[in-house]
Amino acid sequence: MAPYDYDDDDLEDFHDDIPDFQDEQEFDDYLNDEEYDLMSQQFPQAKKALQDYQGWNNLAVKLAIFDSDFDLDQALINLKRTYKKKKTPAPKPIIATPQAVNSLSADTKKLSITGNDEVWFEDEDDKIDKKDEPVLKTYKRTTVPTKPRNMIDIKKYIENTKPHCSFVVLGHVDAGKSTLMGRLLYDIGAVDNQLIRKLKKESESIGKGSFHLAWVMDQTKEERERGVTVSICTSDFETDKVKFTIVDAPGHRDFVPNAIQGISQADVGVLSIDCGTDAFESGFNLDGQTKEHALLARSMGVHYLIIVMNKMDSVNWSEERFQKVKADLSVFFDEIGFKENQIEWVPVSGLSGAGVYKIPYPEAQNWYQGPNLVQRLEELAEKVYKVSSSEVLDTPFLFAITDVTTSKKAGEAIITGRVEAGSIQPGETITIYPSEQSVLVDKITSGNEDKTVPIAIKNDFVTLKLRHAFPEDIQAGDLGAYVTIEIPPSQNLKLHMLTFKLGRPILPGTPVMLFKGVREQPARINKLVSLVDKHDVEKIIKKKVRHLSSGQAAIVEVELVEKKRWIPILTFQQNKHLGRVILRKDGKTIAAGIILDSSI
Ligand SMILES: Nc1nc2c(ncn2[C@@H]2O[C@H](COP(=O)(O)OP(=O)(O)OP(=O)(O)O)[C@@H](O)[C@H]2O)c(=O)[nH]1
Repeated sequence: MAPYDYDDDDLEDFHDDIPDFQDEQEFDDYLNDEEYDLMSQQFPQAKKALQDYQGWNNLAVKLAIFDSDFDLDQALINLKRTYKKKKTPAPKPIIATPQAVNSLSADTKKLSITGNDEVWFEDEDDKIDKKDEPVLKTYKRTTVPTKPRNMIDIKKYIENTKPHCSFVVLGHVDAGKSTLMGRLLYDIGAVDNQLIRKLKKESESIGKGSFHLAWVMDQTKEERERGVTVSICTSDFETDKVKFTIVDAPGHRDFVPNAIQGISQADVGVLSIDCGTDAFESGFNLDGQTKEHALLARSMGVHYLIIVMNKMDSVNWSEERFQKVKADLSVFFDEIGFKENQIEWVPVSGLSGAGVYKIPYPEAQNWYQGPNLVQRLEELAEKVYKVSSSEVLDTPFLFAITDVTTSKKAGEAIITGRVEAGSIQPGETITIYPSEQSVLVDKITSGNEDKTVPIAIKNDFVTLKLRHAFPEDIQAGDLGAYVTIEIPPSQNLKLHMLTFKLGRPILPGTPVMLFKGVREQPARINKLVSLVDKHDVEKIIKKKVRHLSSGQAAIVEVELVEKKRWIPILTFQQNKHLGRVILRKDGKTIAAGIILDSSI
């Protein structure tokens, strides 16, 4: 036998030296530090070289590099012998228009389902043709404030105005979110009977009578959209005590990017849990959206959660079931840092309406005497409003734009969004970033009927009609700011970042999608500066960081790779709501961060 001819037994012996790895993470953990560093250098190069080959996966590539003793050329020879060349050449890069960026996230959603490593290789970063990025037009910014047309005493206005609160409805697929919201809007009288009758007839005709309630939200959404692409849909309703806005991102509510957009505009989260037997377990224990939505809400600064213990009718209003689900969830909420006084629990049936607004609980439910869902919302709204309204006078106006409607009138733009700080009145001038155009606020409207209002204050959802504007240079995700505020362009951010459950470690150079409000931008984690305490940025745990794994807190430097249309960035210190970001990769949320510095 020639010295290098192995028979099958020999090969088996050879492979016995290293364990059988279940996945890439396990293999990464097996490597020592030196090997890990070598792998981090060679693996991306190998993937690039295998772009036109099919059938491989990350673990196979890493094993080949390892087996060839980190001789990359030899590993590639072996891999190219093993895997076939693709018939069609690698796809052309997608141009980085906003549409393309949207389609990137659509791709990544699909990818997480297929788990195809071949496609995974098309990192967000690789799809961007930098030459074709949209060019940002900038204007001369005025720094001289203009006076409101009718001076309003803001303090008095706040005292005499109903609190306003926005909330987002979250939860696993089929947790009953749409039915619940339909029921709420119906019972409160925010949808007319004619629409309900029409929807009932339609749903009965297809044998799904209960669906008419779920369709209420979709109907109002359709009405709101009116054929225009919008990033956020809102439905307003009011009770005797509070004005509410339900925020919802179009598209499927269960897709995380949509949930992120919705959460970014909300003061309170309403998390619907299907308490039906086994339903809770499938949505919670198996990494369902319940966990991810709660974690996102926590990371994005939502201060209060109402846990709607839904579908209680299906378990005959069993207290035991309620307590069991509550106990399981409480452990998790505690783990992710929600305090007990930030969470309220309400048993309901969205379908029958018991516990939602005006329909009382049935006899079987005699163990919960607390407020119903709307009463709980009112209570929290008053708490949130007390804090936010006390800050109105101390901070200059900031406005997160969620939608832009073009107007036929020259120089007119209509922007919708949320007031993030301070207040605004007609007659005042503001700057729109990043185009730096100075525009005059002509009219403010709010609510489903676009009623004219004299002023908008922190946390209000309003539409501003602007004069002297260049609407073609305003986009959702832009920021309106009082004229004295200056927001310089920034592409490099320093984050205090907390990693979520990771499939693979984060290495320097990792391309990601950065979500900020309604915007998503391709970015790259350039530097892992240090490992720090989760609660204390100042407390450095380790200075030299090679990679980050699940559940770690770190200071990192992130570069936004789309250079020509920068997004306005404020630090966490400047605005606690706007200074937050979420990072996703391959359709999975990998980290949340607060912006420490935007001028590095
Ligand atoms: N027994 C019972 N069934 C309910 C209740 N609420 C909703 N359902 C049923 O649960 C299913 C899902 O309800 P949806 O309201 O569509 O759930 P969803 O969370 O909005 O689902 P997506 O729109 O897919 O995200 C439907 O068949 C509803 O009729 C409830 O309170 N009790």
